[in-house]
Amino acid sequence: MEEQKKRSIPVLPWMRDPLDLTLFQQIPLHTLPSLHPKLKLSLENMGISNLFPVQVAVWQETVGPGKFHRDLCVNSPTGSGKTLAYALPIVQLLSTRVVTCLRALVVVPTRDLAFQVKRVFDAIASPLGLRVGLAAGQSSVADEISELVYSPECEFGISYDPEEVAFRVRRRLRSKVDILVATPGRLMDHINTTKGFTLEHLQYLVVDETDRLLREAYQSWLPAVLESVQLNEDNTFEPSDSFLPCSMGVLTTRRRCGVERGFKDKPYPRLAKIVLSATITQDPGRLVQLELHHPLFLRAGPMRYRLPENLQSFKLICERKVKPLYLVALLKSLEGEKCIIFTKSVESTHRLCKLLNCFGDLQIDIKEYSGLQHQRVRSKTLNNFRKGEFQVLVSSDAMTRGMDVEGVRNVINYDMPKYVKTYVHRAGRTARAGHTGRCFTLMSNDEVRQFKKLMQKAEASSCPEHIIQSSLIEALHPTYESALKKFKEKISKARKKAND
Ligand SMILES: Nc1ncnc2c1ncn2[C@@H]1O[C@H](COP(=O)(O)OP(=O)(O)OP(=O)(O)O)[C@@H](O)[C@H]1O
Repeated sequence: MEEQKKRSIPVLPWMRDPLDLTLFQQIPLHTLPSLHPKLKLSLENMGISNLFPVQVAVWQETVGPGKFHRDLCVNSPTGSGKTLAYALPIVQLLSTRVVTCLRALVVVPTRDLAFQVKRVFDAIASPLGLRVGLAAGQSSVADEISELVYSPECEFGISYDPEEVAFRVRRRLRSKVDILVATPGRLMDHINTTKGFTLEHLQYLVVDETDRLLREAYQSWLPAVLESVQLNEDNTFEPSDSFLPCSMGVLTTRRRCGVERGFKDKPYPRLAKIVLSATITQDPGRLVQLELHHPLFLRAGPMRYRLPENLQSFKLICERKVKPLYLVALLKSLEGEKCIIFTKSVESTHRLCKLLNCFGDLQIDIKEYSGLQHQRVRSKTLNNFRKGEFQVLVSSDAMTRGMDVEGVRNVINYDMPKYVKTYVHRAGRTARAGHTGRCFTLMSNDEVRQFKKLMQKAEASSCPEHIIQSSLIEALHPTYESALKKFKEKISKARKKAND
């Protein structure tokens, strides 16, 4: 019956025949055919000497023999290196451009993730003279605009020569960046209101964390992007072109050709796309919005959800009312290792962080990261966590998608995730790039069955119980009681202050 139900879920035909990423091996940089020497050097400066399997596969389908004839849909585990998998080919393919225009757009769901992706592009694109922009609301709209498009005020002196004015108007529309990393909200602001911001030269579109971005439509950013690009699809791109401007200074963008499979039709210009996630949606209704061209599905193994190879998962069973006590005992046993604790909501994150900070003798610096905070505070906290200024971050699910913090050895699910996708993204903050990591999930006895089911979906064959010595729990009881008292006092003081 269950099997029948599974089979009846409609899947798009191209998803039934994926290219298996587990068949690809890591390869040393020097064996990668046609890798630009400056790109190789940048990667070496980043401490990278091999390409990960997903990076090899995407390279082959874009720069390599596949020549980007098909759009790519990549489903690869957290921490497997998806960012460089798309950044490398895009930078290599744009390395021959002569004039700066906005040719590649990368859309990500959150601002902190946008910063992170931009840093990766900066490291590899700048040595090739490519400029990377950020549209994620990191600064005022005016400052952001001045970073993205040439300002007419700077370029316009008084001129009465109509030809010169026309030339300047065209120049005015030029972008300052070749590659833009954007969140949907700010992207829409620029599409709708920024003079001179245009997607007419766009050749590559990347949608990172695709399932999240498709689920939350964000003012219909996707149709808006596709529409702005389609308006100008009047030329075709051949890989040998070197993006020369025509003599009058008007830029014509030559896009890649698309031909419908099985039809001897005229080729048509298209925007080449890469969409990615560790938990890609299979919902045809959602995927169809991406208007993928003859898509190639790249997936790591047969299962829809896959956890990092070097991740160990544990369950920690305890009664609900003593969960904080078990958490403190666990933190103590981790001896100051870098750790992220996930809760079910922004309110729980705030409360838990406050409570943990009432444990006077814990001697672990603990900070909060949640959607309740101002973005500036959040980004600062994240930076300090990256620098190792404190060891434990309590977070809501704002942190789950894509964030890469070096040295996180443990993830703790203080509240058990409801969905396997959430487990995959939370747990995936550790055991990244081949490193080892552990994920502990606290649960009560009545949640054990539900957790088992969830783990089966993630192909996790074993999830042993993590036992905390009862003597440790008993020893912590008095501290817990006084922490609780302190916490309640703090809360009532805060309430009183708010009512005054
Ligand atoms: N070839 C490589 N060699 C060594 N480290 C690498 C390589 N490629 C990427 N990394 C590192 O691996 C880590 C994870 O990469 P990345 O953030 O791109 O993963 P991801 O697959 O996008 O994960 P998520 O699904 O969580 O977003 C980063 O710290 C990155 O610097």
